[in-house]
Amino acid sequence: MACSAHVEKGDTVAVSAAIEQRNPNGGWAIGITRGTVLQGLQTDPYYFERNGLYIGQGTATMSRAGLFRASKGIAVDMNNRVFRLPSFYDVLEGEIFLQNLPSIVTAHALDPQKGERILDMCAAPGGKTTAIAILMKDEGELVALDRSHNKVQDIQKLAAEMSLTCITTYKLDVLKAIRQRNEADDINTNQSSNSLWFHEEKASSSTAEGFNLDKTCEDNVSNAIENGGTYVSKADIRKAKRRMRNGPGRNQCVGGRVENSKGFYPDSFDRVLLDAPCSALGLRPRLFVGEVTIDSLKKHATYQRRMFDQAVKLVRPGGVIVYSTCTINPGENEALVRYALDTYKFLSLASQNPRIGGPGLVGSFESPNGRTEEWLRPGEEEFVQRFDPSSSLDTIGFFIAKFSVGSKDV
Ligand SMILES: C[S@@+](CC[C@H](N)C(=O)[O-])C[C@H]1O[C@@H](n2cnc3c(N)ncnc32)[C@H](O)[C@@H]1O
Repeated sequence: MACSAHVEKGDTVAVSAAIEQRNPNGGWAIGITRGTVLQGLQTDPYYFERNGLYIGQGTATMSRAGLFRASKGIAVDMNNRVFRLPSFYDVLEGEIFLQNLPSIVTAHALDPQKGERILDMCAAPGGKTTAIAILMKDEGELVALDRSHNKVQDIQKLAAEMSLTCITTYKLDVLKAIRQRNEADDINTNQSSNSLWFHEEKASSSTAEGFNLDKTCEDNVSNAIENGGTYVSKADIRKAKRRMRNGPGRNQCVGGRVENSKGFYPDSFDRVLLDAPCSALGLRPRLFVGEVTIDSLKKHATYQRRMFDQAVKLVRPGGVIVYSTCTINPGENEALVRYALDTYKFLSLASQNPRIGGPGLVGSFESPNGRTEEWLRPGEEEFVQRFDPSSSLDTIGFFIAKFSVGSKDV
C-alpha cells in the first residue's frame, strides 16, 4: 500500500491497483511506490499495460498518517470507478458471497449430493465450504477443517451468516486426520456406517461442556432402531445432536466455540475436497509477495502430497476426491496428479462439470539438478481444468483435478 504525501481526510484522490510487474533486471517487482505507479520507459512493452492500473477516483476518509496507522477500515470512499461493478459490501449480507469463478467451478466439480457426508480438508475461510453446502441443499454433513483456530471461526461466521446448518467445523491438522480404530470402537461400531459416525462425533464433541449429548442421542437412535426398526438417517441424527448441543434453531457456528477433532475413520466420507495451501502463484493482483524459490515450491508440493495421502485414506471406495490449488505451478498441479495416479492404482481421473478451464500440461520437466518431474500423459489433459490468468477468461490462475475412487483392495 502506498499513498502520496500530504493527503488529508476529505481530499479527492486517484486510486491505482498495484500489480506485480517486471523490473529492469528481468525479475518481478511490485510496481508501486510512494503513491506512484511505476510507469517505466515508454519503450518498455509493459508501459501501456501499467497505464491500465488506474481504477478510479474517491474521497479519502482518513489522512495519509491515519491510513498507515489503521489496522482496518475504509481509506477511500470510491465515487468514480473505472469498472462499473457495484459494491457488494454489506449488501444482502448472507445472501451473496462473492467468489472467484474457479472456486465456484471447484464446488460444482465435487458434485455434492443431498444427504452425503463430505469433507472439506482445508476449508477456511469457508468460500468453497458454503458453496458446497448450498449445492447439498444444506442436507447431509459437511465437515470443514482447518488447522488455525481463528480461521475455523471465520468458517463458522460465514456459515452462520448464510444460515447453513449442515456444516460442522473442527480445528485439525489434516496430516493427523486419520483416527485409529481401537478395540472398544470395534465392539461398538458393529460394522454399521451409522455407528461409525457416532464414534467419530463422540470423539470430536468430547470437549463439549454439560450433559453427555452423545450418549443421549445414541440411546435415542438405538431405541428407535430396536423399537420397530425405524430408519434414522445420518443427517437426522446429526441435526438432532446439533440441536441438543446448541438449542433449537441455532447453528453450531453461532456460538463461536472451536472444537478440536481426534480425526476420522478411514473410508468414512463420500466426497473429499482438498483445496490445498499452495504457492498461490495464480493470484492477481497480489500486493505483497513473499520470496518464491525452487525450494519453497518443492516444499509446497511435498506438503500437498502428504495431505493428498490423507484424503485417499478418508474417502470411501466409490467416492470422489477433488484437488484444487490457486497456483499455476505444474509441480503442485499436474505433478500431483501424476503422483496420485502412479501411487494409487485405484484412482482414476474423472470428468468435471462444468468444464470452463483449459487443459492440463502434458509431458515432463527436467530441473537443473537433473531431477525429472512428470506431468500428465496424453489423454489425461482434458480431465483436469487449468485456469490461465493471462487467458481471455480473465480469472485467477487455478487448477482442478477430480478423481474417482475404485475398490481399495486393488
Ligand atoms: C487455499 S486455503 C483454503 C481456502 C478455502 N478452501 C476457501 O475456499 O475458502 C488453505 C487453507 O489450508 C489451511 N491449512 C494449511 N495447512 C493445514 C493443515 N495441515 N491442516 C489443516 N488446514 C491446513 C490454511 O490455514 C488455509 O486456511
